[in-house]
Amino acid sequence: MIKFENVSKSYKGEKFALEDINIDIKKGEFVFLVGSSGAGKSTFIKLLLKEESPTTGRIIINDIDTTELSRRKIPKLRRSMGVVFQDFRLLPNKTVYENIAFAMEITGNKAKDIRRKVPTILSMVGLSDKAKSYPSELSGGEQQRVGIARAIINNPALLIADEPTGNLDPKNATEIMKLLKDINNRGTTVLVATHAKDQVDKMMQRVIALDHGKLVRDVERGLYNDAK
Ligand SMILES: Nc1ncnc2c1ncn2[C@@H]1O[C@H](COP(=O)(O)OP(=O)(O)OP(=O)(O)O)[C@@H](O)[C@H]1O
Repeated sequence: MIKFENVSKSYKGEKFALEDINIDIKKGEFVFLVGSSGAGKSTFIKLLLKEESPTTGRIIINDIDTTELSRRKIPKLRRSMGVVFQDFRLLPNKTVYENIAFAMEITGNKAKDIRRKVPTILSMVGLSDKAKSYPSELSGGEQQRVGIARAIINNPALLIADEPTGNLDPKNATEIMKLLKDINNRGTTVLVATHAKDQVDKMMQRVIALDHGKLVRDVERGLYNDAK
């Protein structure tokens, strides 16, 4: 589903943010992308979303070479992915229900489908009783649940979470990771970029580690650091 072939990225001719990355992520996988600050995780995600293009190499998503993709096809590519952010990025003047409905409205869904689907997703993320609340009335963990609901409402093939537990305490972080794994168990491919060592170690999923732009480790059922 995602293939990086000899992908390198350098910004404005500086040293590599990513260097000669080769990765193959299959449909239905759950993958942690780990590495310290500046290792290249955000660059990796920007390349996936085609917010940046590789300096060299090819990125293939669902059999489409996105390096060759014309500008007008980028929105369709982005609709195949849902994104969850560390800082939630909810609309403060909309309720929980409206935040999620809005993601369906802007992609042209019918009102009838929105009315049917939003409550289902709210129940899946455990927020049925908060539909009428505003983001400022929610805990961090609840806000991130809304962020996840919004990211999956249009059934993306790939869910990308960029440091999704960075603003949460350990208990809420664990709950959010569980929810991401539930979503993965229903068939969505999930990529989680994170520093959260404890969470990664608990989950025992595939770990891809970057260090100074290089892929230094790619293990099935791995830990945040090398097991010694
Ligand atoms: N727009 C940019 N222009 C120039 N250099 C950049 C740009 N974005 C990132 N870089 C550089 O690329 C390298 C990788 O950065 P990146 O943001 O991908 O790391 P990261 O692993 O996501 O770090 P963090 O966890 O802090 O977000 C860093 O050296 C960074 O300074």
